Amino acid sequence: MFSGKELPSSSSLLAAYASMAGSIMMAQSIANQLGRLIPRQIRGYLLSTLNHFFKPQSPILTLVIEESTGFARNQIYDASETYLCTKVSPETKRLKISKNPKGKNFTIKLETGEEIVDHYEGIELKWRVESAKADNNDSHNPFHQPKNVEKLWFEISFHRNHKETVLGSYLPCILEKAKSVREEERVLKMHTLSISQGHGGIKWESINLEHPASFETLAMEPDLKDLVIQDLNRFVKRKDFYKRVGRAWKRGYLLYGPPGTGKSSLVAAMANHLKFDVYDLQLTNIMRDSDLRRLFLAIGNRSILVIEDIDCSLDLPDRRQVSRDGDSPKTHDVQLTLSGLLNFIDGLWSSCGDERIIIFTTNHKDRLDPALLRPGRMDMHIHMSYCTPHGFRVLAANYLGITGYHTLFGEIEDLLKTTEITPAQVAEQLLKSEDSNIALEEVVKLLKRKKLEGDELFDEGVKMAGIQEAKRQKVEKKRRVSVRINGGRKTNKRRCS
Ligand SMILES: Nc1ncnc2c1ncn2[C@@H]1O[C@H](COP(=O)(O)OP(=O)(O)OP(=O)(O)O)[C@@H](O)[C@H]1O
Ligand SMILES: [Mg+2]
Repeated sequence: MFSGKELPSSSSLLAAYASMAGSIMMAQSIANQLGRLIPRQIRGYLLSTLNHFFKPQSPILTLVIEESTGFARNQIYDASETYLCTKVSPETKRLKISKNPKGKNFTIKLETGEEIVDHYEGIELKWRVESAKADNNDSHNPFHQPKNVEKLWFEISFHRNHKETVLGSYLPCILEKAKSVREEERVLKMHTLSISQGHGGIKWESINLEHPASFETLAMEPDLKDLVIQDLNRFVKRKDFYKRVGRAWKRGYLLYGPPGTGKSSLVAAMANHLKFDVYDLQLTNIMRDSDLRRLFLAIGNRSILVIEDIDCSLDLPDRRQVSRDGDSPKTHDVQLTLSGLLNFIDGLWSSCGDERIIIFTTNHKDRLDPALLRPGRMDMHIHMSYCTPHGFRVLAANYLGITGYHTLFGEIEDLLKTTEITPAQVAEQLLKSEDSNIALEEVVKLLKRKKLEGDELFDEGVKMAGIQEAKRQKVEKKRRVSVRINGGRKTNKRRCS
């Protein structure tokens, strides 16, 4: 319709537009009339708009992803940056490398001009990194940014037929992938309580959590270990499920067992597995429900709240400070109640956040308040027990690198079947030498000593039980004699009467 590179006039474009509606004559006349009536600027605008419609279309569509959208960062830009790091190819010529002092890995970024070809569901997508010095001389610049700021953006080009797939599933997939990469690289935090006088009292303080415990290094029965891992994996996947059934997205675990059986190590392994921060709540430092409420509300999502040694720290009713005012005893506001704690755990707090795990640990499950053990309160009770032959194999692999068999294994495993020894005690022996023969000999020695002590204790117990029984029998004999004597008297009395 338009010849050569000559720009069509507004009237001819309007004519073309009207001709599509069916009447060239009419269009011509409308165009001529409008050409006279419409001011120049509006004609220019109409011209460029119509020009756009009549230009032959390129089959390639390019999406431009700018670094920021005004004040806010562009989420898809940040996600693309992270995603592209995983797509660096041997053809890539220039990369920017950096490292955060607290980060674990290098951060890799593509340099301006670099191109990456990605494939998604059979679609070829060409990524390109672009940059330009922003021209901020513009008096209309609302942000008053400094001059010569470098503007960065990504361009993704692909066949326009795939627009729906790219917008509907490729870009969301990039957001997801970037989230998981960031989670992977995230440095976990351990939050503990710090008491600052005069500054609102007690608050959370964090340090990096660098506990190396993992499920692989934990000495635990394999079935129980698998059960815990599956439970955690199921929990983090079930956001929609929890919403559907109207439950807060939280899960409670009670870890119980003797000291040194790995309860704290299991908490660290769970945190490392899920990449969740840990909040270590020492209840002994908290006096009021109001403090507890404030601290609970400051806990982030995707976190593990740990209350260690709950049997020792939860002697709650004793926290009431009772003073005498004249003759009438008064209870101060200084109190933390069990119901307060349970209300937060079960109640509204748990629905204020997402993906929360609560773990109680105790050496004495039998001493816990039944309210804490009520069904549904702690979802899973995990018993951390003395070292088993399987647990010992895990420790031997961790500490000595023995993955196969060792001649001392048979003796150690036989002794373990009849001796109570914690994984912590075994680990202590294994640390004594780098020479596996010496280290394992140490384990044997300790086990034999423990067994002997156990046997002696058992004998002592039997002896004590024997003495007790002898005493009991003696008392019983006396009682029978006395009953006989008394009975005799009674009989006599009765006879007399
Ligand atoms: N099951 C285990 N697997 C691997 N290592 C363990 C295990 N149990 C204990 N250990 C080792 O012993 C050390 C102490 O264990 P941990 O602190 O986890 O025990 P705990 O059950 O929390 O004890 P406590 O009841 O005294 O708090 C750990 O640092 C770890 O090296
Ligand atoms: Mg512990």
